[in-house]
Amino acid sequence: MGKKQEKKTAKGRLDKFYHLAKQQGFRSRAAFKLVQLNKKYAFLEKSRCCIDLCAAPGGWLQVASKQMPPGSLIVGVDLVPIKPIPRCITFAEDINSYKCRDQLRTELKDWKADVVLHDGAPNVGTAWVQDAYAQSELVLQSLKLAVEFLAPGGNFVTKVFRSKDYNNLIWVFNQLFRRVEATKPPSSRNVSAEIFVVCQEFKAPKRIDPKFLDPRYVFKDLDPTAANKSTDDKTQKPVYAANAVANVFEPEKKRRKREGYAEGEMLLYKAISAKDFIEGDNPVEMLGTFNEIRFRDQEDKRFLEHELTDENLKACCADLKVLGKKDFRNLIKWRKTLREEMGLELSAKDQHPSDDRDGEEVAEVQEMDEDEMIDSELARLKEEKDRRARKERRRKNEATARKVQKMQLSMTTPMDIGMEIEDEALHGGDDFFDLKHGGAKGEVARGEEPEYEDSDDESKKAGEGEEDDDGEDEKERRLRELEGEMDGMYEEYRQRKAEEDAKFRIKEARRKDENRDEWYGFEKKGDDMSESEGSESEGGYDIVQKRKEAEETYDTDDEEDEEDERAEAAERGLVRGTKRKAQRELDEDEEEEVEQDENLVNDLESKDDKQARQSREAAIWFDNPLFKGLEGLEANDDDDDEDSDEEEEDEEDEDDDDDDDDDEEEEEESDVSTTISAEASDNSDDDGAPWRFEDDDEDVAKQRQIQEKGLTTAEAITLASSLVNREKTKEDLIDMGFTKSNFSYDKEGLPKWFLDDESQFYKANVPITKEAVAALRAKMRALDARPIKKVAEAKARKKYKAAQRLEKARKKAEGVSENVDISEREKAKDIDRLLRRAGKAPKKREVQVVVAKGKNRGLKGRPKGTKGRYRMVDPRQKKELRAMKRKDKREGKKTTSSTSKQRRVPNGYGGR
Ligand SMILES: C[S@@+](CC[C@H](N)C(=O)[O-])C[C@H]1O[C@@H](n2cnc3c(N)ncnc32)[C@H](O)[C@@H]1O
Repeated sequence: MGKKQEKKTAKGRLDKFYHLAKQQGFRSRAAFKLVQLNKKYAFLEKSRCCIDLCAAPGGWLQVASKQMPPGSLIVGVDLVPIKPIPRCITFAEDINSYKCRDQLRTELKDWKADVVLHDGAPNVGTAWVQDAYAQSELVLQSLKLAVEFLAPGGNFVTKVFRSKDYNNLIWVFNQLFRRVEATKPPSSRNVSAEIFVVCQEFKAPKRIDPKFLDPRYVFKDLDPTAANKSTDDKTQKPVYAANAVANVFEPEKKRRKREGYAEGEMLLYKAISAKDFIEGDNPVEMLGTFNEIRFRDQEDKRFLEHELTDENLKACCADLKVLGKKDFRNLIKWRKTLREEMGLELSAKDQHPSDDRDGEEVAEVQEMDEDEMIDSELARLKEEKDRRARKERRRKNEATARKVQKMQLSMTTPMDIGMEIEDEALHGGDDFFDLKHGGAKGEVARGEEPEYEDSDDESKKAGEGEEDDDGEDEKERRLRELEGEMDGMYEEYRQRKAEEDAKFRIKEARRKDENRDEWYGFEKKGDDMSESEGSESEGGYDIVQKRKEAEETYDTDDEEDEEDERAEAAERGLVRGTKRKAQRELDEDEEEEVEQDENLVNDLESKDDKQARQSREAAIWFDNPLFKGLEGLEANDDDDDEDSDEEEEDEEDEDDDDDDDDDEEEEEESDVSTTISAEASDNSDDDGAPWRFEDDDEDVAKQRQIQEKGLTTAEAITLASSLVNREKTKEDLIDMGFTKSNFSYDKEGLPKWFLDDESQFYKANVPITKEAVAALRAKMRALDARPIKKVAEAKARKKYKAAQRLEKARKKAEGVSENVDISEREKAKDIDRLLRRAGKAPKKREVQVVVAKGKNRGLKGRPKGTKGRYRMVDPRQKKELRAMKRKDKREGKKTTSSTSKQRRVPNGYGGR
């Protein structure tokens, strides 16, 4: 059973030898078979010339090349080309061909082979469908080549399959070799029918009877013409494959006949005439053995006219190998009916076809062919994937349940669980905190009792759906409490994170850095309109909105009121940057009041309010200068014409910077004069809207920066390259800039944790290409690769000193050459010595290091036992010193303080 399982799956085939082969770099697991055979018979070490027949992919060649003595001749041949292997000669040829023989002769020249290896398997269909006869023929062919090329006393190693031919082959081997042994190395799978025969000590007879090597004689017991069926000698009855019955009763299983192929079965495809099938005995065996029931002869064709012979039945007859149990049953029924009509007697087997099974040994499940293996492997993988997905789903569900439970017990903050509760408002539904529904929907959805359920119930009782004022207050209070709690928990969470996580601290610091984070949008320096108080991350859009609201007059009273309010706010106008900060502090109290008043209840705006707000928003959207040129929109508004003129002017300005003076006038007229700079955001920028609408000055400054430093982010590079490559136009980029993230929604009253979360994800997704990232990386690497200043200085110093030495040597050499007292030879010698010395850097004088402890502590003068230069060092380690410095710094002490001065040692260790 275990074996069956192993055979069935492809995994079972990937045994330890497969993995070992991979590990050791062998091209096939077959390599281990030769290793083990050689271990037992040791034929490779004493061989100088080897022929490997059917050698691809080359596992045996690799082993031979390793085990045979250096300088050996190793020749491999196969139908398929073999990738080169060191010390081996290979070529592609059929071993049955004369060409192969000739090529072998050419390669071997006058050498004789000490060993001939043969591990061939005929390539019939897939590798698992073995044609035993062809295999035996291949073995005989390899033997033929072996006897031609083997030296006397040589060895022949071949693979044979257990079949009827096996004994005949062994007999032939015994005629030609002194010792013949069949063995199965451990690496050969038990389920495989292969056996290896090691034939030793070739007799090298002067004359070999050609019949020994002729398959017709060697395998003469077989009748190759018996294609469809063989006949039992005694009974003269046809003999069918042993597993034919099982094929019919369990067609889904692949079967194998243990003793090899049925005698005479040479063809894989066998057909039987309809007449033979109907009139013959053993219908079950016939169905299991043949591939097709044919209707070719006149006699067969008359069965086609029978009413039972419908299209389905004909299709079944056309291919018996694909039929299922039911089809076989139909065919047997069909046959039975025809036989009855023909008046043929029913045989016992016809009556009880399944009885056959009892006597028959159901053969073992056959090894799967490659397709089946792939199918089963795919099925297994799919099943595994499904199982994993199920497991993952279950795990997630459990985790969510746990988190929700924790949340209920106030054990966690909403940030911890990533706020998984869906806000229906995002989908056009009512808000999550919509009070009209009497509680947080998340809670309702979870089937929990809302916190203020009691008051709800009371109100229901009191007024049948009417909202009770007290109840309402109570609800608000509870809601505020809840929010307060949430905010508190969020603060705690942030503190905890800040303590634990250095990265978080850095992020926070960056967030607080207003210069980086602020998004000013359309804002212009010195603009009258300012941000509304307290809304820290309010963008340009808000400002434009406010400006518009202030400008436009709406008919409704509400609008007028609102306008007044806004005008007031405008009067309190703030300026950006530091001013805003100061103002924020001033307005803190006011803010608090506003917060108190405008809680989440402001959601309950009337329908009219809502419509008015929406139309205002639409008006503002279309008020954008970009839309000014569009037909249909212009007609509505006279001012638009002006604006569009301005816009045109602006565009012209962009093209031509000369007309600055004219522009100034225009700028004064226009409230907001902006150029839209398609500048990519800094990745690390938490709040940063990637598309900024900047002042001209800033834009120019940015452009200068880009010119000086190049594009510094992957987004910028991507956008720039898409512009340069004309994949996108400037207008496309501007269009891309209008994303939902440009809209600053109403943030008032929204909790901090929500805003923090939004700041991370509410931003445009600017495309980045791989190339851009690669370019940026390359740039950084180039920067990285540049030597630091100190190294460059040291190198320059070295060069300078070398030049100085050379100069000195040159001067000395001149002196030597002018000296008339010494011979030319001596001069040459001296100059040579001088130049050699100049080329080398002078040896550094060694400095002895003396640790200032024990008797050397506080010692003045030379310590005992030291000669030459010495350096007294502090006993403390460098690390320790640095740690102390760090500590001092943390505590605010200066390293130059008296204490640290004592400890400090110049250049790390005090030198003398
Ligand atoms: C099991 S593989 C040999 C594996 C090889 N010993 C190794 O270690 O890598 C069998 C090889 O026999 C080759 N073969 C089959 N019939 C052949 C023929 N008539 N002539 C040459 N090679 C043949 C196939 O191409 C196949 O590569």
